Amino acid sequence: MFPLRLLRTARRVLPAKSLSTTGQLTDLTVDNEGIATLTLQRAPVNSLNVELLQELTTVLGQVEKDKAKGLVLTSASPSVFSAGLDITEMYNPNVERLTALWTSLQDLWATLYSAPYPTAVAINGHAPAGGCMMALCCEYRTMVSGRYTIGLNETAVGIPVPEWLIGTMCKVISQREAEVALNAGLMFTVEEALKVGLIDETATDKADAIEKSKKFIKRFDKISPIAHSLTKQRFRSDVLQPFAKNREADLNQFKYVVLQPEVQELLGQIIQKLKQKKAAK
Ligand SMILES: CCCCCCCC/C=C\C=C\CC(=O)SCCNC(=O)CCNC(=O)[C@H](O)C(C)(C)COP(=O)(O)OP(=O)(O)OC[C@H]1O[C@@H](n2cnc3c(N)ncnc32)[C@H](O)[C@@H]1OP(=O)(O)O
Repeated sequence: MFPLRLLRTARRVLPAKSLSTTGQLTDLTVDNEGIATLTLQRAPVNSLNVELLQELTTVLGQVEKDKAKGLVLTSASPSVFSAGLDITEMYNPNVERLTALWTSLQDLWATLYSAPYPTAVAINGHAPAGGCMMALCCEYRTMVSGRYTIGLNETAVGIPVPEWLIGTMCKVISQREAEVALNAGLMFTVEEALKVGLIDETATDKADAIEKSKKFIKRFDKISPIAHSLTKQRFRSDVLQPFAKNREADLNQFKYVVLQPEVQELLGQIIQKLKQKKAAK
């Protein structure tokens, strides 16, 4: 039996106003064709803290409930899509909050990766770690050209990449390219990302990236929602199913790793470096 949420029978085209909401950390608008645009707006760099992760998952649930035609994910920052997990949440953490951080990240990944509607991302700036993770969950990636980078640099911040995220990356780029990049925490320039297939196309600016993302969503106008969502599910189930079985172990490993003194030291150094960089600007 397929989970009920995959049996997506119809798309509704509602007037823009009926679906739009503005949370504190995100903004959701729906255009006249029923395409939802979800904008991250946690200044300055959309780092993912517990509240932003939870709000994103809630809004994705609303997009599904309201049967939007599809989703475009983007950011309100002029140069950063998302800086990934909020590093300050992992440094000298309160263990309850650390648990909530990881559980909320797991929820967001599972919800976005298994979204029954078409998803695209307009990456309008840097997308390290958790930023890259959100982009990888989408079915189509457009990135604004410029001196931005994208990639899973977790090992560079002391965090081993979990199997579900390796699986997500290997669905997009070759296993060889993924292994080389993830083992060393390498980031890709926009040109490199295009070359390895990490992004599907480049855009001149955010408006162009959103337009290209919407063009992708419109490809599904004549495709049955059930045919789309079940086919997507079949492509992704080999990553989703083991994840669902191993959530608890994944959480325990994350907490164990983050609380290691050497990882705490590394996170402290990264926070210091970011502060020094800011001061030198
Ligand atoms: C098997 C067990 C499980 C293991 C777990 C596996 C995990 C897998 C899944 C996801 C994992 C995610 C892990 C992460 O996401 S870790 C986060 C990694 N992120 C980074 O390394 C990015 C760090 N930031 C940057 O490189 C830059 O800030 C950049 C995004 C390129 C933007 O540069 P710029 O525009 O020049 O802005 P500033 O650097 O000046 O930063 C502005 C302020 O924002 C603060 N900042 C930046 N990044 C973060 C962050 N990630 N968290 C919190 N805060 C951040 C920075 O300190 C500045 O703050 P302030 O204005 O107060 O000085």
